[in-house]
Amino acid sequence: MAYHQVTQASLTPSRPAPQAPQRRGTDNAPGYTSNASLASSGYNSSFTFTPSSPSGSSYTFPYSGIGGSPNRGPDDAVNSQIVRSGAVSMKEDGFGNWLFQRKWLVLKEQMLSIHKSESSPQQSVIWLRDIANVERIDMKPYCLSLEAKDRKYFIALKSDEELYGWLDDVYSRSPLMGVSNPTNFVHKVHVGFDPLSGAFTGMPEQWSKLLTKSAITREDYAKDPQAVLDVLEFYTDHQKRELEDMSLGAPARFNAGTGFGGASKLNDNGRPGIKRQESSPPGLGGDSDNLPSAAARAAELVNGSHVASAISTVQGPRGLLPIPTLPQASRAAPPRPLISATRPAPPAPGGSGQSSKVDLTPNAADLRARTKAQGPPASAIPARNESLPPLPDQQTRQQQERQDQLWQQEQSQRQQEARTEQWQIQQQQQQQQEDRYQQSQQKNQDLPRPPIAPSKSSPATSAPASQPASGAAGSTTGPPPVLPLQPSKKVQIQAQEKPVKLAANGGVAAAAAALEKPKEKEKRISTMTEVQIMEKLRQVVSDDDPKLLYSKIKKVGQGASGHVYVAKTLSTGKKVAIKEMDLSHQPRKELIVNEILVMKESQHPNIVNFLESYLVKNNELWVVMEYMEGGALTDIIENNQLEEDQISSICLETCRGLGHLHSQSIIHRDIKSDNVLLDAQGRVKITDFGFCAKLTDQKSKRATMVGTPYWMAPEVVKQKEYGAKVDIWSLGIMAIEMIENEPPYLDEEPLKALYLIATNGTPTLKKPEALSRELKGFLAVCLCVDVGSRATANELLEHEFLKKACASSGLAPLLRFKTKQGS
Ligand SMILES: Nc1ncnc2c1ncn2[C@@H]1O[C@H](COP(=O)(O)OP(=O)(O)OP(=O)(O)O)[C@@H](O)[C@H]1O
Repeated sequence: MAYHQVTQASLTPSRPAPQAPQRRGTDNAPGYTSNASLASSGYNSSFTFTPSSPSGSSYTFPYSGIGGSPNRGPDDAVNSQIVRSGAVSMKEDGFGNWLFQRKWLVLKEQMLSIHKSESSPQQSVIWLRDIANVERIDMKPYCLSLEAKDRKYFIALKSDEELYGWLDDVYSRSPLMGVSNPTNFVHKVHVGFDPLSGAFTGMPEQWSKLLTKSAITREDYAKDPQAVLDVLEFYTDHQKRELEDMSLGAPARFNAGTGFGGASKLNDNGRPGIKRQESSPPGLGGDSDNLPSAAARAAELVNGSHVASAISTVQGPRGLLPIPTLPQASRAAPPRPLISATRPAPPAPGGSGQSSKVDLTPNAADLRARTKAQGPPASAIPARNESLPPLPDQQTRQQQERQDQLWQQEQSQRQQEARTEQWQIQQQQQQQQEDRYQQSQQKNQDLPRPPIAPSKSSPATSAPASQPASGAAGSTTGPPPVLPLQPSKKVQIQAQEKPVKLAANGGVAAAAAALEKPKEKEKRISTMTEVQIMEKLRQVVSDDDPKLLYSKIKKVGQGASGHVYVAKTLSTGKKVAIKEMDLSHQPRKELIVNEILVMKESQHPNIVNFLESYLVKNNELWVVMEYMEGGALTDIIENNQLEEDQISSICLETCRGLGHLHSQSIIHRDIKSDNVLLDAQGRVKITDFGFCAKLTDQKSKRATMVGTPYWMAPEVVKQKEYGAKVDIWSLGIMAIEMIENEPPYLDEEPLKALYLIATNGTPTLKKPEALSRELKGFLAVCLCVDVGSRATANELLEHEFLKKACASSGLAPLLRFKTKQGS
């Protein structure tokens, strides 16, 4: 059986090619038929390969447009043959070269000649042997940059097809290019699964590597091969997006740079933060198909080892999934997720005794149509694939892989060192700023000194203990730096719960068929310019000077996009929270604008309400909100064992907030304990609208992967279209956090965790016997894989479990730990 998968810019190897690649539509490897499909949009230099037999033995992945020039004759002969020619707009990099000029470009086997027009003689020549790089950039919609010796050219074309035609043709004839550079390709591959050998066929190399290193077993492959492919695609996409975000924060090569910014995403308690990105929201300009050059650079990184090194040090499991840098079996101690390392593990309410994984047993009324049988408990899944003898077709690959690994480790280490250095510089700068702020605060106001943000000045201590090892062979050498993460915000406006018809979960054929349909992926890069976004922002913010209206008291939080302070409103004395963001460090300002818009529009007792926003000195954004003294639910969970009536109350209040958002057609998409705050009276409110999506009649479902993996609904992990009920699933996971202290699968190796979310269905509880029937029933209707059967927020509000809710005053005791901590 063959599965159609598309992966972006992820299949180009970052090492010398083991074999000459094949050109489109020619020289097909035995066993493959090339459909040579050039997709019409995006980064599509695409290929469709279909294994002609289910045999897993002929693993050859033909790289599109890479290396391997066609036969060349003597120079004169080859240079008389025109490979490609056409009108382009072109300019040379450098001072004074402002304008693109119309040129006629002629590509021959060894040279590119530039003419004023089709009929004019050549003006100059670029020898292909001198070309060090050719890549797509975002200077113009269809633009290439071409680096030759000490010159750089920019070539603007009319369409993707033209662009990739030139890119491929130049690339494949430029001997300096090797095989490691091309980016922005989409390769469509048909991956097959051979039930006899139990192996995938035609799998991209990067995926093979990830899979080999993951804890997903051969039994897992056999049980649900499509789910394995889904999570691999999800995982690599996810990592790629993260890298794009990182790159967007880096100085852009051709545009006004945004600076390498963004606060390191460590929360104040030292937890790694959590962010991911999103698509360009409506109302803020259209999307573009063009990833910026920074994204292209990021895509270059998405090649096995680079990612392994870069990402594994980014965040712990409460954030994005770390790439498994090492086979788990070879780790002395598997990278323990930070949250489970930092949280004590109190017993389940009223429960004691042995932990046992038992399926939730909802009552029949609750479980209206649970359609999918449960997968086996994680513990029942056999040992990982590395312990199995290699299949014959894998043996030669494994040899090659060992060599690759050495090369990759070297690369990873180099990259790691560069990032560590960059990170340290950034941290020092931040610390200096912080110190300056504190000094001035102390001098100018007779206010308590704000606490120094813990762990910011020391990467060694700030990096979570649970972060996976990095460096050579995954050894824990040196401080794993926390990469500067970008706020990756997202908002889209409007919606209504519309149940989404999904391919039957676990039905390989149905899922494969679904994959055959081109999925509408949300596009991410806004075409709005920096100037347009700032204009939009100015329309949204108040003109007043916030420094005359508020007086900051102390810092109470640290997010990816900035610091959060508690401040006093000078006119009323009322406390507010102010989130202060340095816009020069925000690569996706449009997403922040949208967060503000959604917050403004969504006032509700269970939403952390927006009060005002201000632009200070043109690059500092202050967002003033209600102050929630109790802080995040995560901290409350860490410091208390919640009773069922308290869990009920928190779920009830969150559900009311969700009901309000959903009634406005807004999906929150990142519900978890970190994004639920309590005030001193025990009132519960949802915050962080960075990833909200507003559904419209035209777009009643979303497909973008958004959220934090462990809280994500299966349909998100499986990259299906989804609606507001993803928030209900996440609410169920948050309820499990309140019961068990952490979300399911937090201890699992990341890819395996995704696989389990995709295939296990409703997660199992550690001590179901300790929970009431009502609570289990509640979980069952939240954590229903079948979206149609999953409850809506309004249905949940009627659930018997929520009738057990204590009053908000009953939650106030949960905040006592804060007094003890002196906060
Ligand atoms: N309104 C508020 N009242 C009190 N504390 C708050 C408030 N908003 C945020 N905080 C505190 O500040 C921390 C960081 O909040 P922030 O919203 O910046 O975090 P984030 O969502 O993780 O990051 P970002 O939104 O920048 O991606 C929170 O964990 C919380 O402890």
